[in-house]
Amino acid sequence: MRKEYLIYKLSDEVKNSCKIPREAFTKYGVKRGLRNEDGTGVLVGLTNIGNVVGYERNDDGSLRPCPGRLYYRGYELDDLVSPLLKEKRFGFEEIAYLLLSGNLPDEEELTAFRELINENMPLDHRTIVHIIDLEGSNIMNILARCVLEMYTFDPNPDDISRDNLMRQSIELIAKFPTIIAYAYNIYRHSMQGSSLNIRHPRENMTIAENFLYMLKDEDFTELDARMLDLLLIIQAEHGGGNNSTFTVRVTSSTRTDTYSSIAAGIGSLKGPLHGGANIKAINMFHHLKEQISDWTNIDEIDTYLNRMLNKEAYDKTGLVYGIGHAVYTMSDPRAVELKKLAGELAKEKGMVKEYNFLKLIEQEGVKCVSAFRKTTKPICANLDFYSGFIYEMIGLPQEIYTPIFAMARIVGWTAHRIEELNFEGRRIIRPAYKNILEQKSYVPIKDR
Ligand SMILES: CC(=O)SCCNC(=O)CCNC(=O)[C@H](O)C(C)(C)COP(=O)(O)OP(=O)(O)OC[C@H]1O[C@@H](n2cnc3c(N)ncnc32)[C@H](O)[C@@H]1OP(=O)(O)O
Ligand SMILES: O=C([O-])CC(=O)C(=O)O
Repeated sequence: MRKEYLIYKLSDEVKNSCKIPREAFTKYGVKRGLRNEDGTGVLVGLTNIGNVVGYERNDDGSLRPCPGRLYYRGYELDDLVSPLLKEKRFGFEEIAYLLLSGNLPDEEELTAFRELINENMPLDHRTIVHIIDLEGSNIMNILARCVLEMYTFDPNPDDISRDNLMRQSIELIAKFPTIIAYAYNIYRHSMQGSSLNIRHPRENMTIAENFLYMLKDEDFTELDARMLDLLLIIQAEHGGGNNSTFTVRVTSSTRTDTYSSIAAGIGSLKGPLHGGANIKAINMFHHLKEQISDWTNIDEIDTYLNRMLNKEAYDKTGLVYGIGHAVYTMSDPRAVELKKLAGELAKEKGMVKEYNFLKLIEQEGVKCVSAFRKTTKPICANLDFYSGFIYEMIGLPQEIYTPIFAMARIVGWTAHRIEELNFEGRRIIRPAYKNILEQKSYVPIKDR
């Protein structure tokens, strides 16, 4: 039998063996996607880290949509971001300290923490050589491979004591920007023939500045760096239930090593329904810019969005990227923040026409997806809707949009890993699947 035919045949058989009737989920009371009937997530854990609020409950238990709110260790996101914006200050390290420890640092603690991060930014020489050797154009994939390799260079990789977990967490937070910047520059060198620059991180720079410096030398402004810093803060944490953090918690609950668990989280975030949506959303925007002749014509926009929902246009998946969320209903507070930032930056960068078009896509996207789904539950733009547009305005290449999300979310992942391994009464996470296939009698190979 030819190999291609065998693969086709196996795949064809799977068409049947994968069939699980939709009604069976209701019949057996199975929470599809770990969701309750009303779409809310099944409660599977308790946390002291992030709090994602997308709805409130009425006395009768029904849902009441509300504007989205996000809290980091008890502090509302906007209360953390507003002073930084006002004071034109960098804050990602401060937020990382808060998320890891539970407390905002004082000045002395923050200075020491920044120094510790800076000390840990350079990569082991063997990792640099390894990135040069790694083939591939997907930086998330390269990031995951580098993380797995860090296990080899760690003198104590499997120790899950709290001190060791904290050391590993800080090293990962510090090294992600370096790995991503080097991996992209090497990719650009091999794919686009540009000169290869491996710039050593500088001691007196913040994570955002150092990342831009390693990526683009001096070719960035202070405003670009502060925008990136804010994006890192906004993407750093989102509770225990988002797919990548839950992946980190599930793997951590087996007491496996930090690198295995974080590599799994990277794999989850890469998916186009999760962090990978930021690349899909910016590509969708470029596609719409080309396909729609009048950027102010609502009918033309709606017609095209409906073609997308009918799987006739863009990537033919039926999705409008950057729209919808598992928890948020009326608004995603991060998208609200990013929309404001994007508007201000668009004025600076001469991109107001594009920004106005993007806002219209958001407005019509929400309307068209809601109508298509035929539900009354409000739907909103999510974090990934505006992030790519901001990255583009600060001159960042598309290939690193999801890796930058990982560079931010590594903070949340490590904080959750530490929590998962340190609460009293912790247990391996092990839900159940009901098997709905009838038992079969074995047939010897000669009789099949
Ligand atoms: C950082 C982040 O991860 S934010 C999310 C980034 N992802 C995206 O932007 C991708 C586009 N959005 C989506 O696919 C979804 O809204 C998700 C994955 C974010 C949330 O999914 P769910 O929690 O299942 O959404 P919800 O319960 O509100 O809606 C369910 C139905 O609406 C559809 N729907 C939801 N959002 C969209 C959308 N943007 N475009 C088209 N259909 C959509 C779902 O496919 C699903 O349809 P089905 O019942 O026929 O399978
Ligand atoms: O919470 C989610 O499902 C996805 C999300 O927005 C995030 O991880 O930031």
